[in-house]
Amino acid sequence: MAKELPTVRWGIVATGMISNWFVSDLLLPSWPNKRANHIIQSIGSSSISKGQKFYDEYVHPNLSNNSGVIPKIYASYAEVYNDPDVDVVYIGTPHSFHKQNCIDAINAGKNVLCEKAFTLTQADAKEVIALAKEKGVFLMEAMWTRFYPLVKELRRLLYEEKVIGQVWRTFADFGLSYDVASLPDSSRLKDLSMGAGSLLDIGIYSLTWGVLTLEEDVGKGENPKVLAAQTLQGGVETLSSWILSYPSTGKHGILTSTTNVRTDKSFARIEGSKGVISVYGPTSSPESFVVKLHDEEGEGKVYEFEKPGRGFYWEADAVAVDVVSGKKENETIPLAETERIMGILDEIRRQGGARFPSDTF
Ligand SMILES: NC(=O)C1=CN([C@@H]2O[C@H](COP(=O)(O)OP(=O)(O)OC[C@H]3O[C@@H](n4cnc5c(N)ncnc54)[C@H](OP(=O)(O)O)[C@@H]3O)[C@@H](O)[C@H]2O)C=CC1
Ligand SMILES: O=C1OC[C@@H](O)[C@H](O)[C@H]1O
Repeated sequence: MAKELPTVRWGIVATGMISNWFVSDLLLPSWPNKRANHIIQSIGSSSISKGQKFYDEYVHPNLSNNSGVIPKIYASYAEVYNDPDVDVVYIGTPHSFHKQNCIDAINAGKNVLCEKAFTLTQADAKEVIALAKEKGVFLMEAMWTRFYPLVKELRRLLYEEKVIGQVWRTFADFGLSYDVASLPDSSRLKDLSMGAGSLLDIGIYSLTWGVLTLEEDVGKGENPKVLAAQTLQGGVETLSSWILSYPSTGKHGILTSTTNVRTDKSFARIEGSKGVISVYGPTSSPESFVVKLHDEEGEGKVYEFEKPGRGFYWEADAVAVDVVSGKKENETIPLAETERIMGILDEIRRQGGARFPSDTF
């Protein structure tokens, strides 16, 4: 008899864009390498009408994939944290609320998957992580890209097969084109108290590509030095550029993000002694890569990956497998790694000049 997949019941906190993307993916009939079943158990919003609208638009059309469960809709997040039928709380609020949302969910004894950027600062991340450890609940940053089969295969080729030899440099960019000044003042992309700026929103992906491709044992070796510059427009950071340098190996990551220019389809290039790997697709949700060796004729070998929906189910599967087996953190993005990433983001802002009102540095 086939082994049953683990199942988790999700409590969704907030009904904005990312919660829509996450829930829509979990309600797909299947996906490649599926490892778990997911149930949308409850939805918490600022109002019942908003929660109901979210349900009507994104849950109801695919309710047949929700194991017969009709989710409860709450006009508060607290009711999600206190719902005894919820196994894991998914936090999809703007960055600045993650800390308090996590603290409240953890204090209610819940396991948590929290969107990126995990918090505004490393100090905040440390507080949340310490609380989760104290309460013995599972906690993970929703850096979904790390869970893509494409990323796992790319790392295998880089560090097990060593296809491009010694890796020396990675260039990675995430750019979106929008006019920050024309956004409403309440937008999370403009309001500094909500962590506005390209860095925490999308630069975090360029940083992720840097560490995933330059570090053989991600987060466990030497921590890179940072050299950063930023441009602020109307107080909001719109361009960030930074170099990660690893003194012991000499490797460099040349990493960028901006809200002024859209990234080309080819968003990353990893250069080694024997060849180059170019990665294509949105920086957060890559679609393919090409390995081109210096001593081979032709355009290189293309690797393409199937992806129904957007690809959030792979991180959700990882959470389910861990939670059901009693783990408190995930090995693809352990809590120390989340803390380290927040520290690098702090350092880029410290050097570059982007500041949030709550900053203490
Ligand atoms: N992994 C990924 O690919 C993506 C991740 N994200 C991350 O998700 C988070 C949310 O982003 P996104 O969904 O685009 O944001 P939205 O503005 O679309 O939604 C945020 C939701 O948070 C709730 N909220 C609570 N307090 C506030 C407040 N003061 N102002 C605005 N909203 C509030 C609201 O839900 P309600 O009224 O129901 O309570 C709102 O709809 C961010 O941290 C972002 O980095 C975003 C996009 C993609
Ligand atoms: O995480 C993200 O990835 C995709 C972007 O469109 C979005 O703004 C960002 O939050």
